[in-house]
Amino acid sequence: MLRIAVPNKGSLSGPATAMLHEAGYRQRKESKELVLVDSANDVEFFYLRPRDIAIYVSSGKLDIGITGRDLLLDSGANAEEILQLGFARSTFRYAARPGTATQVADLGGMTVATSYEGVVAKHLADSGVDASVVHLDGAVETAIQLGVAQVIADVVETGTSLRNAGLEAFGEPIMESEAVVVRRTGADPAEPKVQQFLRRLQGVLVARRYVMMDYDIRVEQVEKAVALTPGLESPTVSPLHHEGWVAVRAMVPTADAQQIMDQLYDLGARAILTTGIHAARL
Ligand SMILES: Nc1ncnc2c1ncn2[C@@H]1O[C@H](COP(=O)(O)OP(=O)(O)OP(=O)(O)O)[C@@H](O)[C@H]1O
Ligand SMILES: O=P(O)(O)OC[C@H]1O[C@H](OP(=O)(O)OP(=O)(O)O)[C@H](O)[C@@H]1O
Ligand SMILES: [Mg+2]
Repeated sequence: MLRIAVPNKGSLSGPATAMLHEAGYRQRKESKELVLVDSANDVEFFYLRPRDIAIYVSSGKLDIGITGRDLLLDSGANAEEILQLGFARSTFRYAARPGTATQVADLGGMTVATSYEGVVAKHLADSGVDASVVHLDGAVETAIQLGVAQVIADVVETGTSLRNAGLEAFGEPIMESEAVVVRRTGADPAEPKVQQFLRRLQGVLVARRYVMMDYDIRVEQVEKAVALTPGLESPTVSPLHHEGWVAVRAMVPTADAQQIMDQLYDLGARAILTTGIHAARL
């Protein structure tokens, strides 16, 4: 049975559970459930703190986990990301009151508050900067107002938390993060159960990122139309009963669908339809 770690709290928890549910796995109904067996799919889910997940996976007690890239790196665990999941996207940055610093090189002798001590200590050391790091569990933006540090290093998404605290990000971002699937470094990548799990999640990503597009077009214009909708491999082109016309079917990125429909219409395509993809295996 495949043993999988799922975040039980925070920004990762809801989207991770939703993605697993979309991939056809049973998920817990209430947040007090810590372990759930999905016997139909031969999988056992462990709901754990996001910060601990890479550690469980690196120990080999669990086969696979979903966590954030920033948390994986901060843990220093012997685990690697094997699939990017596209949610909980964030940037990890230094921030301070305006005028404090413009780059990491300015931080010598200062104190940096963060929940990601591993990442920050390494970044300072790699940058050759001698600064102190103080670990706080959360709400680190307030550490400056309360005089615990001059600088923070934290997750930034919209920047609202920084603005509300009167802080500004500075310097190059330390890293970009998103939710990832992690596995113990060196574990067999061809393990069939793991491959099947990854294919299911990839299927959800495809279903979310693409729509199916159908349209009718005159034969003379089909090459131009197909250039707009090349599909993943190649679009399906079928003859219509009405001579001189063909029907085309191709997957297109959801984000571009409306623009492509306009361009197809201008080429003379008609009956242009998009439909959602419910699930996929590529
Ligand atoms: N506001 C946010 N937007 C996008 N991603 C975020 C945000 N806050 C945290 N993350 C990401 O979510 C992951 C989990 O972080 P964390 O466990 O701290 O979640 P949280 O939402 O901050 O919950 P908690 O209430 O436990 O602090 C990290 O990879 C982090 O980069
Ligand atoms: O740029 P923003 O959109 O404002 O998002 C970033 C904020 O979100 C997270 O905080 P969270 O709410 O998880 O609280 P925490 O600091 O206690 O973890 C993160 O630690 C930042 O504070
Ligand atoms: Mg947080």
